[in-house]
Order: sequence, then C-alpha cells, then structure tokens
Amino acid sequence: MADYLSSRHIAQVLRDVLPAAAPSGLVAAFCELCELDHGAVLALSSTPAAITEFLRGQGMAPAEPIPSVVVQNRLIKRYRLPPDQLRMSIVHARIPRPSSVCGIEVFLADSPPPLPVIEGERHDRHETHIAVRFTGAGREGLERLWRLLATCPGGLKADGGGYNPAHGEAGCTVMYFRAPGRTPQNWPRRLEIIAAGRHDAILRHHQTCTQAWDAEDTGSPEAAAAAASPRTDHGDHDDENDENDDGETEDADDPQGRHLLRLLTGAWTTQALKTMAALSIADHLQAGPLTHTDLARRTGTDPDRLYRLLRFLAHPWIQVLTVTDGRFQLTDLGRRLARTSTGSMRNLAILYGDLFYRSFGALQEAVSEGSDPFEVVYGQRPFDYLASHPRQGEIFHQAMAEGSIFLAQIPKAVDLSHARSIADIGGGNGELIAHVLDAHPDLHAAILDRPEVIGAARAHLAQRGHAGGCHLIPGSFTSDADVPAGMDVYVLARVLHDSDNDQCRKILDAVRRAAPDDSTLLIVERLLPDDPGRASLASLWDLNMMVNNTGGRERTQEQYRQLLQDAGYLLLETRQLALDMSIMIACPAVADPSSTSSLPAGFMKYLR
Ligand SMILES: C[S@@+](CC[C@H](N)C(=O)[O-])C[C@H]1O[C@@H](n2cnc3c(N)ncnc32)[C@H](O)[C@@H]1O
Repeated sequence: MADYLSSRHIAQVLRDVLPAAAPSGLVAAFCELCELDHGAVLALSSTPAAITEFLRGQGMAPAEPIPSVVVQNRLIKRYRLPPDQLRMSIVHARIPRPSSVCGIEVFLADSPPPLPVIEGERHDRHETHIAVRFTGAGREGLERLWRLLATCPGGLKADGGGYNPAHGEAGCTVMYFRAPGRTPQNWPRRLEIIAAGRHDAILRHHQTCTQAWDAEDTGSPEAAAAAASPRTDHGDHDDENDENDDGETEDADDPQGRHLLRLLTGAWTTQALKTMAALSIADHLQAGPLTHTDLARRTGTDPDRLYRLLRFLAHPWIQVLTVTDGRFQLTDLGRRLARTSTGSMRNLAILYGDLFYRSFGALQEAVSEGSDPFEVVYGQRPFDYLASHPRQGEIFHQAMAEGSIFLAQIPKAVDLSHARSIADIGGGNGELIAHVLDAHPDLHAAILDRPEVIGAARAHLAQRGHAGGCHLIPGSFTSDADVPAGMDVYVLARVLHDSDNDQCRKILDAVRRAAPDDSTLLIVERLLPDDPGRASLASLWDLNMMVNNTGGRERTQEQYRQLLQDAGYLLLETRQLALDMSIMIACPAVADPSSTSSLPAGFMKYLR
C-alpha cells in the first residue's frame, strides 16, 4: 500500500478506486478539492510488534497501536465469531514522501486470527480503502463533491460515516463510499473522505442515503433495521457506542428513528408525488426553474400551500426538486413525472396515489379476513371497474406501459427471427407489441384484450408508428373463440400474476388449445425468489397483487413451471430483464414426430 501510494499522484489513485465509468470531471474536482490522506489495509500477522517493526524497516514512523473496536466487531460479525475471539488494533504510519503527508493505516489482530478470517480477508480484502482529505473551503465545496460522487455513473454509494470531535482543532467529519467491482490491484473500490470540522447537514444526508441503499441492497427488514442503526464506519457493525477506525463518534441523533419515520411517512410521499403529477408541476418546470408564485399562477393553486408542497418535494428524502434562490427546479428524478419526458412515470404516480392508494387502505382487513381490498373499496373486480370508469382505465393502461423498460428489452432477450406471427394475450395498450414491431416490422402481430381496451391499443400503436400493423381482437383470454389460433409465438406479459391458479389454468388451457405444437410461449413476470429473505421487487408487487387484483399473486419459477406443466407446456429457459422482471420461454410438451429426439418440437426449433 505504501509503495502504491508513494508512486502515484492522487488522480491515478482516484481513477483506480472510483468506478471505471467515473467522468474525468469528477477526478479533476477531487484533485482540486482534496489531498491523498491514507490507504488502509488489514495485515494478517498475529504479532503487532512484527508489523510495527516491519513498518519501521520500511522507513515509516509507526505510532503506538490503538484498539480498533469497529474493525474487530465487523470481522466478528462477518465471520460469525464468538465476541471474545478476536482483538484488533490499528497502527498509523506516515509514508516518507517529501512532498506529502500521506500515510497508511494498518489493522491487525493481537493474536492469531481464526482461519476463516485469514482466508476470507486474504481473498476479499474487505477492509482495504483509500482516504482523501477535503482541503476546499466551505460547505459548498464538500456538498459539490458529495453530489458529484453520488451521481457518478457506476453505482458509487454512501457507506457510513461520522463526526470525530477529537480529531484536529475542530474535529473532523468522515464519509465513506463504495462502488461495485474491484480496483486493478484487486482491492474493493472503497473511498473515505475526511473533512475538517463538523458538517452535520451533509453527514445526515449521507447517513440517510447509506441506510436507504443498504436496505435496498439486502432487501430484508432486518437489514433495513441494521442499516438504520447508528453507524460511524464503512462496515457492518451495529454497536451504537463504538468508535470507528478513526475514532469518530456518532452524531447525537436517532438514525433508526429517522429511518422509521421515513418508512412511516411513505404515504405522504406517494400523495405528494401524485399531486405533483396531477398538477403537472414537472411539465411546468421542464423549461427551467420557477418561483412558487409563478408556478401557483400556472397551475391555478394556492401559493402558500403550493410552496409547502414544493419544499416537501425538495427534501433529501424525496429529491424530485431542488430549490436555489427561491426558484424550484426539477432533478433528473423529478423530470420523469413530466408527461413527455423519456421514461415518464406520471400516470404511474397518479395510479399509485389515487386508485391503488385507496384500496391499500383496506390491507389490514385483507390480511385478517381474507377479503379482496379492491373489491371491498370499489365494489367491483378491478378490470370490471376499469371498464365502467374509462378515465381510470385510461390511466391504468398508460401506467402499465410506463416504468416498463423491460418490455423494450424483450425483442433482444428472445430470438424472434424464426417467427412469422406473434399474439400478445392481454396485451394492454400495445407497448410490448410496438417494441416487437420496431425490431421485426414484418411480423404478423395480434393483440387480444378486453373490448374497452382495444381503442387505447389502437391509439397507442398509431402513436408509435404502427397504425394498422397489428390485428386487434376484442375478447376474453379464456375463450377459445377469441384466442387467435396458429400463431408462432404467444405472449402473456403480466397477465398470470393478476389471477389465482384456477383462472391461470383457464388462460393457459385456452392458449394451449389455440397454439400449434411447434409454437413458443413467452411469459413475462416478476419471479418470487425461493428464499424469502432475498430482495426482489416481486415481494413488493406481490402485496400490490393481493390488494389490487382479485386472486392475484406473484409466483416462484417453480410455481410457474407447475402451472405450465398442468397446461401441457414445458418451461425451457428463464432470462432476466430489468426491474427484477423475467421472461420465461416455454413450448408445448409434445414430441416432434419428425425428430428422432424425444425433445419437444418447440425446443428443437428454439435451439436453432
Ligand atoms: C396487468 S395488465 C398487462 C398488460 C400488458 N400485457 C403489459 O404487460 O403491459 C393485464 C391485461 O390483461 C387484460 N385482461 C384482463 N382480463 C382480461 C380478459 N378476460 N381477457 C383479455 N384480457 C384481459 C387487461 O385489460 C390488461 O390489459
């Protein structure tokens, strides 16, 4: 580490430790605002004296070892050791380098560490990181650096931090970041920023992001709670009273309470975002920042109340707006609530904040009594309700096409070059078929959906440049008369999860009766992981299916395999799409009479 640091300029070190996609502007900003402070490593020797001796031999001046509670607890937790099995120390040493005050930090065990620690750390080097010292002036520079890091392509994430009052005259604030992947030296991409003084606002924001990202990474409620517990380091310890490697103490706050408040006020956020979407605030802000009075005039709203909504939307928990000099501006996230923006989710915001919001109010009864919330609240089954409330139906079908980047991936995820025809069963407003036709304009395409949806499909396909390019069939997917026969490919995208097993079997049976033996069936769904502790959006949308669809549920791959088998299909392969979606490729489970193989006909074709 010492050789590495002393042979490199800060820009080279940063290029190593930042994600490969980090823009050169980010490295330049670091060079302008920071100095290299130290590199940290874990040394696997059982005798601290040997390490300090070694450091002296390298021309460094090691300080006396001090206990490092945080590293110790992190290793104990990582390797599930009994609490008294490991004692860790930390040694600081300056690297003899004329123009620099750069140093190294060595973590070491006071007695021989257990074998799993040696093996694991030698292999993964979890503790290795690079630290830079912020030398820029003022809060703005530090905030700028933080923003640059947080928006850096490549997934750099906040990873804990704290304030150490004992470090220097005014104490110091430290913030850790980590990125996926490893450096060319095979170290984890882990970066620490040290800033003199106390920077409560940014540190608080940093901690909030750490908790949110940790919870997102691991997905389990336990992980979310653990992530929400006070942290002063880049690791995974959970002792509130610990000091970290550099001796930081946690700011006097209640990060866990903060995290819980954030969860408990999720409904406020849903409503604020829905109001922003319904009032077209993002559309008005697309041309540039506006004051709240300007916006109030344009949206016909009460200026004081609008101001309070905008301030809420600019809070770091939400961050769809920023405010500078009294003018509100869209962030990239906020832009996606405008009608015409790429990847707009405006209708989804309205759907989740209105129709689906009210039914979620009946969740408790659903869990206690087994009732169907949507029917309890609206008195009709979801698709019947949408048929009798055309405006809500329009929002629903547009919302289905939004946030559906995975639909665009389908023509690439599956080879459709052999196909001459494709039928999207329950195809909604035709977004998927539009993507398929973009890639394969000569395909003969058909959409079957309920009669009231066909108009929306016609309009959407025309808007996407495929007017008349698709046969639109009003009808029911359980009726043999309606499911088109003889197609090469059938698609059921987000259809089966709307229904209970009996209804799924009826849909699959009807498709199977219409499908030639050498056809292919594509099923697009979110698959529940077999391990309920593994994070997947499927677990969240399963609850939505329970609330907003009679009998609806997400399923595991095995459950789909079984349903397919019951209907005479063989699941061949599953491929991943964005947003935790999967596409399952199946074919009729019949032997190909012209083949000597006992494999089904569809399988052979698929292999070609
Ligand atoms: C969740 S949406 C999925 C739409 C589209 N496949 C997608 O992934 O965006 C379910 C679709 O099934 C349609 N649907 C519901 N009941 C139906 C029925 N009995 N026959 C045909 N389509 C039906 C709905 O109108 C809706 O378009």
